[in-house]
Amino acid sequence: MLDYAIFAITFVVFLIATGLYLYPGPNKITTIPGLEPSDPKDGNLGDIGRAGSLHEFLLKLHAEYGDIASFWWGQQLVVSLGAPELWKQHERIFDRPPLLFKGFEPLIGAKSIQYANGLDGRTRRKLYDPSFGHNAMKYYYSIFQELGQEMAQKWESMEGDQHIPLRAHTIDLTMKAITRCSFGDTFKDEECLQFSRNYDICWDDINERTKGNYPVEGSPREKKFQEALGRLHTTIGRVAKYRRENPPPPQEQLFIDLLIEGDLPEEQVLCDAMTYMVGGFHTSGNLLTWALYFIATHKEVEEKLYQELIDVLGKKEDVTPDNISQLVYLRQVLDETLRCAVVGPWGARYMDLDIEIGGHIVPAKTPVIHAFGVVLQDERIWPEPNKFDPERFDAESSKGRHKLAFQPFGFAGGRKCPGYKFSYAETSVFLSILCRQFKLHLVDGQVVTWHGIIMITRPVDEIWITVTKRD
Ligand code: HEM
Repeated sequence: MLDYAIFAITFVVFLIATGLYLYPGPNKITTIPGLEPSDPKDGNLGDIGRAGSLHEFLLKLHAEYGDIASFWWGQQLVVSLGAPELWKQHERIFDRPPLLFKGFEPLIGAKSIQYANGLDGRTRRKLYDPSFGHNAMKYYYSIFQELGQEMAQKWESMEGDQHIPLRAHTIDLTMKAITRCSFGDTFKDEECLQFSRNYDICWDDINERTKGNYPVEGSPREKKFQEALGRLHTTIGRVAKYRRENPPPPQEQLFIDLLIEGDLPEEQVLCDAMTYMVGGFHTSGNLLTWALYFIATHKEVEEKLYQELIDVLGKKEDVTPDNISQLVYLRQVLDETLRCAVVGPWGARYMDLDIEIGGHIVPAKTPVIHAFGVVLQDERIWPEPNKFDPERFDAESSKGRHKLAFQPFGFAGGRKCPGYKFSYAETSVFLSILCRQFKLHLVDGQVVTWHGIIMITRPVDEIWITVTKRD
């Protein structure tokens, strides 16, 4: 009897030990090196807040744990891939893990394309993509030209000692560009300024939330956020209503008309209009800010760019879809700006199946980050990564570089940023106008720093410049 009891106890202990071995704690579900959760509920979210942004956190994570590394987003394991070789298996993956983008939901809404996966996401992309495709772009160049000239006139009136708030001006310019091209004249210029102010209120609040600082329900802060959001929605709603009631002829259809024509639920129209609006001006505005900042602070780049613009366009010719590809150095300046300033620092995907990446199993449904910013600053690919050097992108220097090493607009599953052609075209037109007419100077005494706030890297404080007119 005693023998039997000893056997039974030993057997039960063995079973428990085997169970523990096979099902280790929630933080042992992977062999991928990485951080243990700092907090049982929040995982490493506090560490991300302390690092300043997810991008800055990822830089440290990969420096410590290597090209594939893991951490905890609350109680969810997340894997980050910080080398282009590791992205290959995701080249055909479309679905995005909603969890990592949840922080934007109060701004862009739960029905935004940002959260649409599978057939729904693909159908929407098919419907919307033509408004940023090759044919639609041809029509936008004249709008960019007109807006760029307006800005040049404004700068001319401020020439000399007047300090120009660079970021405020570039954000205004890119906001006008996306609204005119996607929503038409119904979106008035004065509304752009209002929209920008309300947007800043919402964005700053969302930034606080990503650090774990949520507004108390009914508090003045929450009220301020909701009121600003309400004003953004009212503006978009008004434009959508007007276009619905006054449909343009088919050849003049814009993005907003495709949304309306798609017979989509009202809420989806509002969410996707907000998403494209936000995606369209904040990113390009910061790209333009950084490009002008780098040009102002690198005189040899400024002169080389000016020379190319004069050689290709002379003093008066416009940039068009036919001649833009001749502006090779201008493109190098933009690409090096995207690399150095890391305008869009990361993307993400997930899969329904386990997958092996870099010799490790990534469990099904695990959010996987594409750490674009980590790769764009990897000194194995880009020696002296903090140096602004557009020559890195000339044909000779680009030879042999991994094809995924430079992906500031994403690369996976046919879900690359829909606005990448738009961004290159508008910033090329604006730079071609401003850099042919002016020399730029950074106002002395400024320390310019950047912040990877949530998803978009922008200067912490305004950047002030002065301009002098060229002959
Ligand atoms: C410098 C400019 C820009 C950068 C760096 C940038 C970067 C990105 C990145 C990295 C993604 C994620 C792609 C992925 O998941 O693989 C994205 C998505 C997106 N971008 Fe951009 N973007 C820029 C400009 C624009 C513009 C001008 C628009 C508007 C036309 C836009 C609208 C969007 C939208 C709507 C999405 C989500 C698309 C979807 O869910 O399928 N972006 N962008």
